[in-house]
Amino acid sequence: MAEASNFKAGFVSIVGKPNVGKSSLMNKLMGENLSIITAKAQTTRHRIMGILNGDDFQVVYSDTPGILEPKYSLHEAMMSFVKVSLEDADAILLVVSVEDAFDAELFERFKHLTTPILLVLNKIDLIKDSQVNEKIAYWKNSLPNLREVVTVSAKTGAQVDTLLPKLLTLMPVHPAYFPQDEFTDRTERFFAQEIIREKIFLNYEQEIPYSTEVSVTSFKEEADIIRIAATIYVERDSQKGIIIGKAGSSLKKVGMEARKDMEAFFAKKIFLETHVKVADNWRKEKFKLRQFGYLE
Ligand SMILES: Nc1nc2c(ncn2[C@@H]2O[C@H](COP(=O)(O)OP(=O)(O)OP(=O)(O)O)[C@@H](O)[C@H]2O)c(=O)[nH]1
Repeated sequence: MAEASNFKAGFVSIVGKPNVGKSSLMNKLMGENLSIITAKAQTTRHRIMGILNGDDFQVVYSDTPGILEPKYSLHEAMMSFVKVSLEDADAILLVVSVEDAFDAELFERFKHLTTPILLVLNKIDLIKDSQVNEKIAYWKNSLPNLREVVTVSAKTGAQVDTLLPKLLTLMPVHPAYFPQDEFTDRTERFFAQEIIREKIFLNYEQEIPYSTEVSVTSFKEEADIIRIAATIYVERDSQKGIIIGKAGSSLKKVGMEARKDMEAFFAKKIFLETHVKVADNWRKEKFKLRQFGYLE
């Protein structure tokens, strides 16, 4: 153990537009699948902390929802999570994809921040090695307060390990914020919900994933099994039928896929029971957002 006086601890906010690979990056930095990942934008709805503990450091990463123009109350809540995470941050990982062009509106939000910013140029597996320097040059002057452009592939993991040493130079000397055997601020129920939500994003198209919320109503751990009951909420009655599918086939598939991932995540046998209910217009109604944990 290092001397307490050398111990470093701090918060690192992972931010960027939807679908650039923030959750993939957080998972690689943590070596754990804490955040759900799908090819659809706006998968992440909450700020999710991943706590990386070392002998002489604790880095608290925050995966955040993709930055967008809010269209309804859920979006507003999502953007407030991004804002709070930026306020807390000792360092910011601003993630862009190699496929993106400079977005003046997005970068305007970061221009005046005093917190050190590393621009993480992600998805380098999609371009040739010979194009990398050109891309770095393109992004190098995108912000006056940018420390560095770091290239990674959050999908393959390439060069992700270059980030931690750079971040540690930016972390203040500070005692640990969380007990050192904890790796997230989220509960087991939350991860069960997120795993079901991921399967809904993967199995349904168009508005269905965005209209869906999952709530774990019961989580009972026994000696050799965890019994989980979850309710899947949709916004309209017609969506209920789509979620359930012909003779229950779609819901059964979601349940089976979720159970398999939960068994890997919790390292235990899982019994999963799902119900589908309608919560009219939940994305726009403050009291429902509060009930689902999006508002204080
Ligand atoms: N080729 C490639 N794909 C990637 C990489 N990183 C992420 N992806 C893919 O990009 C998509 C979005 O990844 P996420 O990690 O969910 O992105 P996000 O920024 O958290 O997305 P939101 O939740 O919408 O904010 C998924 O299909 C990932 O597999 C990468 O380095 N290379």
